Amino acid sequence: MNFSDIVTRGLVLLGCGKMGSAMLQGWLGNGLPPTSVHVIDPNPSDWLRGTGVHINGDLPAAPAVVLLAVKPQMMGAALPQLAAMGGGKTLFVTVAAGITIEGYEKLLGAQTPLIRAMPNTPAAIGRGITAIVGNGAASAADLDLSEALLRAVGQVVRLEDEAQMDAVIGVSGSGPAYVFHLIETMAAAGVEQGLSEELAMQLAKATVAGAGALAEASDESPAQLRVNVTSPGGTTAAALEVLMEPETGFPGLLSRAVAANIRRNRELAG
Ligand SMILES: NC(=O)C1=CN([C@@H]2O[C@H](COP(=O)(O)OP(=O)(O)OC[C@H]3O[C@@H](n4cnc5c(N)ncnc54)[C@H](OP(=O)(O)O)[C@@H]3O)[C@@H](O)[C@H]2O)C=CC1
Ligand SMILES: O=C(O)[C@@H]1CCC=N1
Repeated sequence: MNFSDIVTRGLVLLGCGKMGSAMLQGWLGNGLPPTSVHVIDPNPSDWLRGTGVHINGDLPAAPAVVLLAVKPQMMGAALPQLAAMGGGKTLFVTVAAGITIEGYEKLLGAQTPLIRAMPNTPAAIGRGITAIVGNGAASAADLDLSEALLRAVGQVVRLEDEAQMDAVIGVSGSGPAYVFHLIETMAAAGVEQGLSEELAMQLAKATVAGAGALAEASDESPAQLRVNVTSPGGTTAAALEVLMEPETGFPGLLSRAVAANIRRNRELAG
């Protein structure tokens, strides 16, 4: 990863909570010197204090990158202090849900290069996936730099159109929460059928992790992998009859969940 511009001019990270610290950990692990990073956060964690980055100090006037990782509800209060860095010299990258490119441009100006990105929490172990899309002022080099920064925590995909971002948040941005809930509910169903909590949780976690790894590694589609588990007239078929019911099963459930996610995302956009 070529971080030379960031090493020379610095990177400002606004907000170092779950996503900010996952990304910071990835950058430092990929060789970005901590002295290049300037974090703004009201309550720095012990981990953050131990990294050697600058915390809540003076900022470079024109850093290479400003990365915005505060909650969308905090953006209006937190971003204006950095607005003077807008205008063209500094690339802004935001991971916040909801707020659109147009929303940022109102404050920073349309001439400010801006990348909207949506990572997810498996970034904390380098297994995230992030979708990115740039504004009109973002150059190919800006997209490349953003991709390099986010590749430090997993895969990166580029969107053709910002309008796709709502669905991305609904599927992969928030998706880990759906999968964690699947693990919780699979384990609870096991406990209901007589397993100990510990054993049920071990079975559920290993099953979801193993199935995910197989889906990623296999040449077969998830649909075929499902068929491979399902003996005709067997036990899996009986369970899938419940889970694949169009309205009450996974299809209707996930469709309604993703639609609710998108509605909330649009509310956050204001
Ligand atoms: N969590 C997720 O799965 C994902 C989150 N995102 C996006 O990432 C962003 C951050 O989310 P997440 O990391 O989960 O949230 P967190 O609450 O964990 O992190 C936000 C951080 O910003 C700090 N903060 C609050 N106010 C300010 C301020 N004025 N200036 C600087 N820092 C401030 C918070 O401090 P304190 O806690 O003390 O208030 C906290 O450390 C959100 O916009 C979210 O939409 C995107 C993809 C996935
Ligand atoms: O729940 C949220 O709003 C954020 C965005 C994607 C994941 N978490």
